[in-house]
Amino acid sequence: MAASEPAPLLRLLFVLNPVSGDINKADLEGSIVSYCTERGRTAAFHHTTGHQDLRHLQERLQQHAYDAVFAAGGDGTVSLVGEALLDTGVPLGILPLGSGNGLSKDLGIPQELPGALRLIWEHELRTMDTLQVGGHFAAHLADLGFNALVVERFDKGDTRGPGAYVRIATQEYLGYEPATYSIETDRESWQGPAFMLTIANANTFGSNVIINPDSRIDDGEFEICLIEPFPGAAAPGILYRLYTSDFDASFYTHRLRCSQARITVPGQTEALIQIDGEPRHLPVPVEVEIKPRSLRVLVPIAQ
Ligand SMILES: Nc1ncnc2c1ncn2[C@@H]1O[C@H](COP(=O)(O)OP(=O)(O)OP(=O)(O)O)[C@@H](O)[C@H]1O
Repeated sequence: MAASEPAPLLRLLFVLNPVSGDINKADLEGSIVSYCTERGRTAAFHHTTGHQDLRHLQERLQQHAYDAVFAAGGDGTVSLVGEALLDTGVPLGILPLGSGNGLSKDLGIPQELPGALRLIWEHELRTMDTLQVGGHFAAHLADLGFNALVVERFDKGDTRGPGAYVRIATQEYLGYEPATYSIETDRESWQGPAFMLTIANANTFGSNVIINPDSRIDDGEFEICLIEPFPGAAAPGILYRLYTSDFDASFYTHRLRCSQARITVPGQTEALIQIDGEPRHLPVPVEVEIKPRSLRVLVPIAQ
């Protein structure tokens, strides 16, 4: 155990999303209970329903004390638990069981269940920044533009998993019309059309696209990562750079680093934004601000 954590985490709550990632979780509770019992921990379970999940989880956390709460699902479930634990000091653990699992990858959490469960008794505690985007909590990434549109179509569809995402993205790409954005940050202004605009607390999408390389999740700042409209012939080069940690090298990409921003979409009163994988229609301008070091997370011990 890390020196920063004097008491072992004994009372654990696991927030389980039964539908995330199209993964069968029939044996999951049994495995978790055996793991915890063997190591002197108690495991309680809370199942999400897709309705009023934040309120129900907050009520449970008011009624019972836990030493850590694990999100067993994808980025939406991680975000739900993160929001419920915001500023409480109770750490968030992650069992990556979604289709993308972006935040868990950024935090170096093992992607397979036994490795992730080891964090119950072998971990370091890290305190990360979170974001408020249009008044909504965000732990990982939010965006406007192309990806937000694909995420919304994906959300409305009845197939989950990475294959469905790629199929929808391919369909939408051909007819996509980029919008124009106007951004005021605490440091600079930017205006112009963008294919997509990612508000990044972290580095990497669940798809392994590295939208925001070389930035830290606890630096008190976030980045707005812009991909400007590009000709079809430039797409393979941009895609290559997005997978090789080389975002800034393209002629069509640009990043703004800041701690506060206001995003306007001229001519529009609302904008489609995906926040931690969940599509939302929010009024514009959209105010974004960093909440420095507001969430504790369990991560593997640094080698
Ligand atoms: N019991 C349930 N039935 C239907 N939907 C649910 C249920 N529980 C949660 N949800 C919905 O699941 C979504 C969150 O899914 P989550 O992000 O955890 O998994 P995912 O989408 O498969 O993975 P990822 O975000 O990593 O791609 C939310 O929209 C939430 O409302």
